[in-house]
Amino acid sequence: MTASELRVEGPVLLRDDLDGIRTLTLNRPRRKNAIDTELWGCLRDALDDAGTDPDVRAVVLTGAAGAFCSGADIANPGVAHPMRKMRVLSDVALLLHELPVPTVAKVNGVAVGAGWNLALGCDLVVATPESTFSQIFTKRGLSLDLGGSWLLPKLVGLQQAKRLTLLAETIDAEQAHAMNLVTWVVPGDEIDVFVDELARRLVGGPPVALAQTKALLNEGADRTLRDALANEARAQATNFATADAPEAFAAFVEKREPRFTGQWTVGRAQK
Ligand SMILES: CCCCCCCCCCCCC[C@H](O)CC(=O)SCCNC(=O)CCNC(=O)[C@H](O)C(C)(C)COP(=O)(O)OP(=O)(O)OC[C@H]1O[C@@H](n2cnc3c(N)ncnc32)[C@H](O)[C@@H]1OP(=O)(O)O
Repeated sequence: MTASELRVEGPVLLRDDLDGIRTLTLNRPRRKNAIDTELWGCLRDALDDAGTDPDVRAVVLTGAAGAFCSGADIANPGVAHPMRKMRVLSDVALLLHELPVPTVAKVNGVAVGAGWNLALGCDLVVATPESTFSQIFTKRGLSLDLGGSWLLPKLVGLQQAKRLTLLAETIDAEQAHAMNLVTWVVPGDEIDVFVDELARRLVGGPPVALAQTKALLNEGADRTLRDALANEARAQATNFATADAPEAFAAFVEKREPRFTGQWTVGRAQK
């Protein structure tokens, strides 16, 4: 694992790389990290890059200065070419959902509108108790987007999804945790260490098997059992084409920790 300590000071998106963990920080603190046209583009490009960089084994998404993200920048909505902009949102939602590495949203404050759905698009969500969440769209004359209409009903059920969106209620982290919309609630002075340790556990796992697991679960809910079983069989065959499964079995017998590399053993180029 390379310990690259690269920090890219972007105008609206900061990138830190350390030991296979890529942290992307939405960096418009004076606007509660609202996403303007420039940041939508930066986020899309950063997610695309993270998905193709073999050194990236986990992605952490967070916001600067005590906010996660307040959704689209409605002070400068850039209403021109709405469908072109909506295509960028779709790119961001799909890239995040289909990223072949685990993703963690570190919610350190407000997460509303597209900002909340950005967090929900991550595999795991860690939030401070002070974080607040709202599907605020209808308060702005809009309906939900960034994949929220697909994600929310899966996470909380159709009726609760309608409650959150039709009423645009604000809930806190504990309420979101009770609704399976936050994975862990962690005190603000502990969340950085918690997320770092979580990301290191994910980075230490078998990269191909983690990618297969993520894809199986993302697709599984919409598949018949028969199709899901076929997908699982294909995934296991892929996992057995790497050195990781034999290494894990040998480590168990030898009573030691496995060392996962994701290296292919039967003629397939790694990602
Ligand atoms: C919305 C675009 C319409 C155009 C449609 C056609 C184009 C289509 C392509 C784009 C589509 C994007 C779709 C997107 O998914 C839509 C959404 O995300 S809708 C939700 C938009 N977001 C909001 O409505 C949230 C607005 N903000 C708030 O409600 C509150 O700020 C807060 C987040 C609850 C936090 O409250 P406070 O803690 O009290 O903080 P302040 O309110 O004082 O904010 C501090 C400072 O930041 C500014 N600010 C906050 N949020 C935004 C924001 N989203 N956009 C712009 N600016 C924001 C706020 O104005 C304050 O600034 P100051 O007054 O200090 O100058």
